[in-house]
Amino acid sequence: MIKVSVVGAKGRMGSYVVEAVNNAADTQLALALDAGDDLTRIAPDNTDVVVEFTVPSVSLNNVLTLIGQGVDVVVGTTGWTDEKLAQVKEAIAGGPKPETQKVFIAPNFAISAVLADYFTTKAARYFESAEVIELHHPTKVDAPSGTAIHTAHGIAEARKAAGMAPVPDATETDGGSRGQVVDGIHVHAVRLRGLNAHEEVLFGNAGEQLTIRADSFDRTSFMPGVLLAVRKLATDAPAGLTIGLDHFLDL
Ligand SMILES: NC(=O)C1=CN([C@@H]2O[C@H](COP(=O)(O)OP(=O)(O)OC[C@H]3O[C@@H](n4cnc5c(N)ncnc54)[C@H](O)[C@@H]3O)[C@@H](O)[C@H]2O)C=CC1
Ligand SMILES: O=C(O)C1=N[C@H](C(=O)O)C[C@H](O)C1
Repeated sequence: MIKVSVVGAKGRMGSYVVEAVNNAADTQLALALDAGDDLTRIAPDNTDVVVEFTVPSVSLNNVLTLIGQGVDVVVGTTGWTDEKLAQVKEAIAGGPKPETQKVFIAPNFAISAVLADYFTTKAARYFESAEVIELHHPTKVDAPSGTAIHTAHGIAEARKAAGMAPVPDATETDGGSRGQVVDGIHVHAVRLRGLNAHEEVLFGNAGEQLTIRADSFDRTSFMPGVLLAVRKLATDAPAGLTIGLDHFLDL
């Protein structure tokens, strides 16, 4: 049995994780903690893997604390920047188990979103124009979504590797309607009651368009990915920091 503790256990995602861990045959719930709880209660003697779904403003501190506790961590919270990731790597190197510590961060655990991202990186070099639209429930605190930022970076990287020019755009006046520019790619965020988590990547050439869309209609869509990550960390995932569920899929 893999002993799993959940941080952010009372949240929308955390409560689904608690249920998924309770229902899986090979996992058992250790501690379910939320805001105000002492994370140092989580330790190797009671926990094999921690799952962290909280809010971007606290996630880094939680992860640093858990590394200090010597437990492996699966993180679904968004808001990660290069600077924050560098702090995680530093903490692993200076932590209690620098050779074996595992931290896994995924912007999205839904297979539809991971595959959409994968197909997007394959398509990116064939199209002159690319824009990302993410659409979410109105209770989401961050915009654009972590997934959309990850997608935009993937598109930019593929375009750079192919030696492509910047996306064409003659806009001279912009009151914010062109979205946030992430690595040269425009990202638009919609917040609408009734939505859960959705993303569309629009690619364009003269006379043609490709749209890649992923829809998570329900939070159950994230649970197989979360459990896969937990199982990988408990077995053969590499030590150190790994980012993206694609690393655990045979793509
Ligand atoms: N990677 C993925 O596949 C997915 C990622 N997310 C991300 O997960 C995060 C959480 O999303 P939701 O569950 O919808 O948010 P939520 O607001 O429903 O839940 C957050 C929970 O964290 C708790 N919390 C706040 N501060 C804390 C602290 N210092 N220590 C422990 N717990 C604390 C809150 O009390 C709350 O229960 C967001 O960043 C969201 O973007 C959401 C869905 C899927
Ligand atoms: O807050 C959410 O709901 C989601 N957050 C993640 C993100 O910001 O990309 C993943 C998914 O889109 C749902």
